[in-house]
Amino acid sequence: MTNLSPELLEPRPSAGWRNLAPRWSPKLAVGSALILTITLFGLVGPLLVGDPDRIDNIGLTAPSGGHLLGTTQTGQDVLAQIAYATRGSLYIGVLVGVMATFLSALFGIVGAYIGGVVDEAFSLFSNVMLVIPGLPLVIVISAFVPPEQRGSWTIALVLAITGWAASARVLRAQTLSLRGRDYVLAARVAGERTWRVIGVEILPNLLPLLASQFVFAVIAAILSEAGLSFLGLGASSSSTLGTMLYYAQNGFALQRGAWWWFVPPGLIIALFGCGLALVNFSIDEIINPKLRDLRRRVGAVTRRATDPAPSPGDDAVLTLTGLSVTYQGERPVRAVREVSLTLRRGEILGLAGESGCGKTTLAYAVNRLYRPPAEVTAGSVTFRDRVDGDLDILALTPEELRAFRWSKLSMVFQGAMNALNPVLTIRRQLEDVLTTHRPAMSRKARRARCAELLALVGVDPRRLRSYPHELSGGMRQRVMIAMALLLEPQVVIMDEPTTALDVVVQRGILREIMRLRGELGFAVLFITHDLPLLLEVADRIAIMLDGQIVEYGSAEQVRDQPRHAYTRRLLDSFPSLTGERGAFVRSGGAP
Ligand SMILES: Nc1ncnc2c1ncn2[C@@H]1O[C@H](COP(=O)(O)OP(=O)(O)OP(=O)(O)O)[C@@H](O)[C@H]1O
Repeated sequence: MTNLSPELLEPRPSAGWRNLAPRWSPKLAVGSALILTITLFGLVGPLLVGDPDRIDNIGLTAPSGGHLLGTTQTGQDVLAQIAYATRGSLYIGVLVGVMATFLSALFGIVGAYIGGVVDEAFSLFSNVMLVIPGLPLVIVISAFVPPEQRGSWTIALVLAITGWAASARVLRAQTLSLRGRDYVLAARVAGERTWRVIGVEILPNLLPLLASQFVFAVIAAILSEAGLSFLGLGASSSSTLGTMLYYAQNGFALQRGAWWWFVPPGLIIALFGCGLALVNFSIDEIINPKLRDLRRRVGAVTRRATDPAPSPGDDAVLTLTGLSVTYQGERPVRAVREVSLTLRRGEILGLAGESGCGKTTLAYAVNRLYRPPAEVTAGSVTFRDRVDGDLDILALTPEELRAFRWSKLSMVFQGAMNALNPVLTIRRQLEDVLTTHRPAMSRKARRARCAELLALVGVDPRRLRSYPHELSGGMRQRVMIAMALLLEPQVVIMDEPTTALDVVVQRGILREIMRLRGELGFAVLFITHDLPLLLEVADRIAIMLDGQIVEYGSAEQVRDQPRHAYTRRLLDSFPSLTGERGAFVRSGGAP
């Protein structure tokens, strides 16, 4: 293992939520000022003004020294009424915002993540709620509730029940898209529980959406409540800006030119909505680190020298026997057909084949990551653990599987550089794996381990504080490899780990993998469609065609004496290979 300087191993203060502070912008400043002023007015105003119901014998007087905003028809002070009404409207707005956001998150996010019948049921319910016209339903429900029971909570409940469905649809669509992202898949493979995957991987990515849904729920609630009150169906026991407008309308304020009675409440509603909308613009910047300036400049990546690979041992660590996987459906697809392979301890076994031949399906079956309609129809996958002996992977319980994955067998996904969660720092994502699998590990030890692994894959440990978008594709790929090695697994499945990278970066990473394999002794199932690459790095190679293994032997054998016509075709389809096997990857020279 690499020895790092104590300075690098020292835990650094977490950037935490301070990093989420938005950059000052006029929009944010104006929006916050409007919201704060109106909220403060609603909170403190009622303490400073007099009784809003006190009737003076000076009906409908214009603003003056005695009554700053004039009086109503019955001589009540408009300023005092507005202070109480603002508080009432804010109360209902926030109540509805919280309830509607909770309902939409429950039916949209949870349903979509769990999937299956739960999603169908939640989705059906949301659709039914969506097609019921909101305002008439609110009017009907409110009309049925007796006026004496029509308090703020009742009105808020009615508005929340009729106002969450559209947001739930949006959140569901977004969650369905996030659910399939590589970093969510990676978290699941790393053994994280459902609530944690939703809370840590999915929810932060939905925060801008949730925040804007909340903001719009508040605005819609204040407006709807004003509309209901205007119709005489609002909260009868409390005063709101809507009830003020209702009384102004009933008192013919407009016809009598008493603008001070209806303009101020209308203006407060408009300004509050405007403030919320302006803050909403800034929310995306607060949540999405990509939109923020790079505050930290970190040093260049340290690249490390390479060592030649060790020779593999003979003992099997992973054995696939007659494994078959089928995608069930009207026309079942037999993606993997009776595959038998042995991965020896410490070796690199290459699996090559054209796109669609079943390589990824095979890898997912070995990891038990496949989902319906995929089904293992035959065969077995046996893992020979150094400590526990033979484990039948296909028979592991969910709890055993959670403990097994990542600590004994980990995976670097296809396009792994996109498998990092964009809103969490590298440190947080690496530490999450340790928190899940090594709960007893101290914070300091966790941090030291993450720094150590990052250095081991050739990335400066100071990068722990970076967000994924601050790293190059090659560095992200190295981070994913570090993550796969954190728990010192005995097997690492690498599914096209370098496909998206340019040839020089690819070479650097492959050298790193081979060196690490030498240092740490794990075995690699290396999946790619790039046969020449496998000839460079693999000890043995299996060629897959149409779900079956058609060629299986040492790299030299496959290169020099290919037995199957498809292998010969594959070899012929690449430019002729010259030079010693491994020269490209193992030499430090230019490609
Ligand atoms: N969800 C699915 N439903 C039905 N068929 C599927 C599904 N996923 C994959 N297949 C089919 O299974 C076969 C194997 O796909 P797989 O993704 O394993 O191939 P691959 O060799 O990994 O391809 P690539 O190199 O392009 O990733 C393909 O014919 C594909 O169309």
